[in-house]
This record gives sequence, structure tokens and C-alpha cells, in this order.
Amino acid sequence: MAKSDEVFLSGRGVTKVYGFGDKKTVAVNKVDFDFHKGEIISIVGESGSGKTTLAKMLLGLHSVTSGEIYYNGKLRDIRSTRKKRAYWKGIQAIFQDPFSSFNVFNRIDTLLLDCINMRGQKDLPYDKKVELMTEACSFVNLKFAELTKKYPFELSGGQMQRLMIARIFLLKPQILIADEPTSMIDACSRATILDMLLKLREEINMTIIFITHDIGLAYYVSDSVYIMEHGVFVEKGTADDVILHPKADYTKRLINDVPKIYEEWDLSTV
Ligand SMILES: Nc1ncnc2c1ncn2[C@@H]1O[C@H](COP(=O)(O)OP(=O)(O)OP(=O)(O)O)[C@@H](O)[C@H]1O
Repeated sequence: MAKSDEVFLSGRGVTKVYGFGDKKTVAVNKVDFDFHKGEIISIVGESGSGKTTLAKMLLGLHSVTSGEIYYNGKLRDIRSTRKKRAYWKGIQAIFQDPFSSFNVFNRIDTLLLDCINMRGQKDLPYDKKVELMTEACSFVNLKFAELTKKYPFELSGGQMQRLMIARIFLLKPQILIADEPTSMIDACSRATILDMLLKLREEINMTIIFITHDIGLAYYVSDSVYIMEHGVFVEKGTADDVILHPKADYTKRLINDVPKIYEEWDLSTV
């Protein structure tokens, strides 16, 4: 399965302003986007360009100052807690630091059981729940039986991020926002995590929105790329168009800043 023509999440004039007067920051400035079902989109930009702010608005964790977000063909409405909960059944996230997203005093099995309950399967017999948790863990090459009584702090960063993917496997959201999910782990675990996310997209035809400063990574994983600078999209298109034939100066600079292994590095300018 892959990208379809069906637009699943879109935005028109989406803007976020923090603060007032002298302290005002326009973090995201009138952006338009169309994300399709099953598509992998990367939002690429340097630190402070507004990527995380946009991700938080998409997740409904930050309010939108102006503009509209459409979900599944309708204007998104998350004004009540009930509506917000229903929205979160369809959209989930994994973040840079997997340890920051969870109560570290909850055991691993509690963390996974919560996902089964959120899926509306609270009344399943416990052995059936164990079967589901075991399947989710083996999807990410973890052994549920060895993890079940452990706490998050007893896991490595890479294992914890894999567990986050097991969570997504259980929740089966239609959209996943992955905000720099591999930036805190080593290169080898990074490739494994990326491949698991790609496998998950195949499995459940999920839309994945990747937030990253790494344009090389964006090229590796994405169907579409949106380049963000100072809160606006300076360029967007297919990964091939944007990265092989960049038009905006900012995109060209991001590409040129990627160190090439066969070139001598000029450290005098660093
Ligand atoms: N809660 C906040 N209150 C005020 N300003 C904020 C807040 N969060 C972000 N900003 C500002 O909004 C701008 C965009 O920040 P944002 O975190 O969205 O960028 P980013 O591209 O995700 O950066 P990074 O890659 O470093 O996470 C920055 O100028 C930042 O200082």
C-alpha cells in the first residue's frame, strides 16, 4: 500500500503566534498543506523554523491562532474533550525523547495495556491482551515476556523508541507524527527505527508526517517534502523534485550543508 489521491489532513492559512507586543513570535505563518492517505511527508527546516509548533497544532496540543485544519474531509472540530479524544484515536505521535512522553513509574505492560484499552478493547480477556502485546513487541523485535515487569528507565533509548512504535502498532492511528524520532539514538538503531516505521506504513496504510532537520533522511523516507524557513513553506513537492531539483535558495543551502563522505571537510569555517 502507498500514497493515495485522497487528501486526509490539510491546512489553509494555518498560523501560530506566541506572545504579544514586543514578545510576539509568529512561529508558523499562513501555511497551506495537503497530506494524502498512506503518504510519507517530511517537514524539513533548521532549528526554530516552526516545525514542532506545526506538529503540535496538527496534534491539537496547541491552538491555531488563525486558519483552518481539515481532517478526513471535514473542518476539524476538537473544541470539547470528547471530540479531542476521538481525534486522538486517529492521530498519534512519537517524539525525539521517548522517555519524556510517559510516566516513568508505569511498567511497560501498563503502557501497552493502555493502548488496548484506548482501542476500545478493555473487556478482552487478559490472555488475549497478552497475545496482542506480544505481537506488537515482536513487530519491533522486542520480547514482551522479558519486558513485561520492567520500567521505561530500564530500557535503552533505541529499545524505548521501538516500544513507542509497538504502541503505534497497537493503536493503529490513521496519521502518525514523528518528531525527530531518531535524533537521540545511534546510527544503527536509527536505520532500524526508520525501517520499522516504513513497515508500519505498509501494514496499516498510515500517513506519516516526519519532522526533521535532516534533508538526507527526508529524501530516504518521504513521498513529499515541505521545506520550512521562518514559519513558512519556501518549497514543497515530491521528494525527487525538491531534493534533486531544488528551486529555493534555502533548500539549496540545506542540501549543500549535508557533509559528503567522499569530500574533504573544511573545518576552518566551523
Ligand atoms: N511555547 C512557546 N512560547 C513562545 N515561543 C515559542 C514557543 N514554542 C516555540 N516558540 C518559538 O517559535 C519559533 C518556532 O519554534 P519551533 O519549536 O516550532 O521550531 P522548530 O523548527 O521545531 O525548532 P527545533 O528543530 O529546534 O525543535 C521559535 O522562534 C521559538 O522560539
